[in-house]
Amino acid sequence: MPCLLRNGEVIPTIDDLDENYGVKGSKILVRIDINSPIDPRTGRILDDTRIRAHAKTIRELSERGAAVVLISHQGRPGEPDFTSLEPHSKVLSDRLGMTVKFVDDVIGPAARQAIKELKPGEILLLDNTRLVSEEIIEATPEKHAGSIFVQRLAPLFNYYINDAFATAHRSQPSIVGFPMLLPSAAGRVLERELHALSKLYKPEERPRVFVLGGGKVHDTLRILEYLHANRAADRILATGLVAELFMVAKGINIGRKNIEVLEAKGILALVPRARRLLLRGLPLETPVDFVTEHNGEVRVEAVGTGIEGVIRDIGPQTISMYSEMMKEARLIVLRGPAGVIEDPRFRKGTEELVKSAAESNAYVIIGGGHLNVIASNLGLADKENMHLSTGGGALLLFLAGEDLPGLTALAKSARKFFPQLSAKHST
Ligand SMILES: Nc1ncnc2c1ncn2[C@@H]1O[C@H](COP(=O)(O)OP(=O)(O)O)[C@@H](O)[C@H]1O
Ligand SMILES: O=C(OP(=O)(O)O)[C@H](O)COP(=O)(O)O
Repeated sequence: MPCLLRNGEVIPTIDDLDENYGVKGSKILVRIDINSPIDPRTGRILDDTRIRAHAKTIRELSERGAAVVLISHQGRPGEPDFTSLEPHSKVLSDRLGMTVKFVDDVIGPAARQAIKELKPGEILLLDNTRLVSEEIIEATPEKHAGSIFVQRLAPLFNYYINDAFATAHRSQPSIVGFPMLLPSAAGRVLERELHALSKLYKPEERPRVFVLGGGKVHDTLRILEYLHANRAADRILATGLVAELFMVAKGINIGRKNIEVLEAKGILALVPRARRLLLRGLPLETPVDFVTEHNGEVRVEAVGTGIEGVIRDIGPQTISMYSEMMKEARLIVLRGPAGVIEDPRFRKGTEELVKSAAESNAYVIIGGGHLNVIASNLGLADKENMHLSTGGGALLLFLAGEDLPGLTALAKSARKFFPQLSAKHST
């Protein structure tokens, strides 16, 4: 059964691909998202959730007799978590119980040779896709189909599978270019996400409360603009650096040290956009107290005359206020931690908000790498009213009603390579 998008378009699954084209003996390029939190000091992978999530797709393709070549990004160039995928290949081998070969190349001769030599059933991971400069350019599928990245690799494959739901909001070559040239399908992670979201996400379920935090403030602001334009959120509870931005936009004094943090991260430049959203009536709440760090000392500071320490987490009053506000929701979406959860002293705010959401009567969708770890550690992974999504930004844009380029490209590919399937479901 293929995946159906909101607009009635069809995305084939692995079963459709096998039925129509035959997977045995083929060579398949699989785009996964194993972008994981990395300890900047040691380079160690701190959480393997995304790596484990893709195991099913990879094992299944290998067992069906395909030679499986995996591609993924890790971090963004210039950031401390922009690393090679070699450690990921070891973790993946371990979680799969199968050998995953690795080559420290993406489109060069070493990668192409390794791909050519790969035998049915074998698995190969290429290096970080963002080592190729074209990969950070956003362009149309047609343009990316002509990129050097896609032109070098596509002729070596029979099929393309996209299993990277968490990167489906990026219009980058590894996401949108290959489906234009190869018969393509959704992997099991993408299939599960689309299935769960279509079941869980009923537009009439209101009020909808979005709890948004974390560090990707540029992305979150863009998402808030979509959420607001599409009237997709009834209440937004801001935490993390997102909250700090909006507090500045509201004219609240967050203290010199925190302003410096925002400045260093290029977040202050976003204040006018945040202010515009507030003026247009964005229903966004900000914290009333914080846990801060001041000269090595941890304390709770109320918002008011100015905050002395560096903000690390939301405070107890904010936890109660936000938890109360979640009680009336029919759908709660959480994305991005409320504080610097890498340090256990600043994990409470995030944990308490996740717990309050889980105890509510709402459907709860948890997105993004960091919150997935928290929810899993709290034993909430299999809770009935909860969906743990591998996506963060992709999930929110999907929920805001936006078309995700990765999904659009797969649907477009289906019209070309699976015309019967598309025709059957459009009638
Ligand atoms: N107040 C804060 N100050 C600095 N960093 C923060 C703050 N709150 C959250 N963060 C950071 O945000 C990061 C996670 O953000 P993000 O990547 O957007 O989340 P996700 O991976 O879940 O989508 C974490 O590394 C965390 O330390
Ligand atoms: O971690 C990701 O997104 P997320 O933080 O929104 O969950 C994806 O791997 C996408 O990465 P990107 O936001 O650097 O394109």
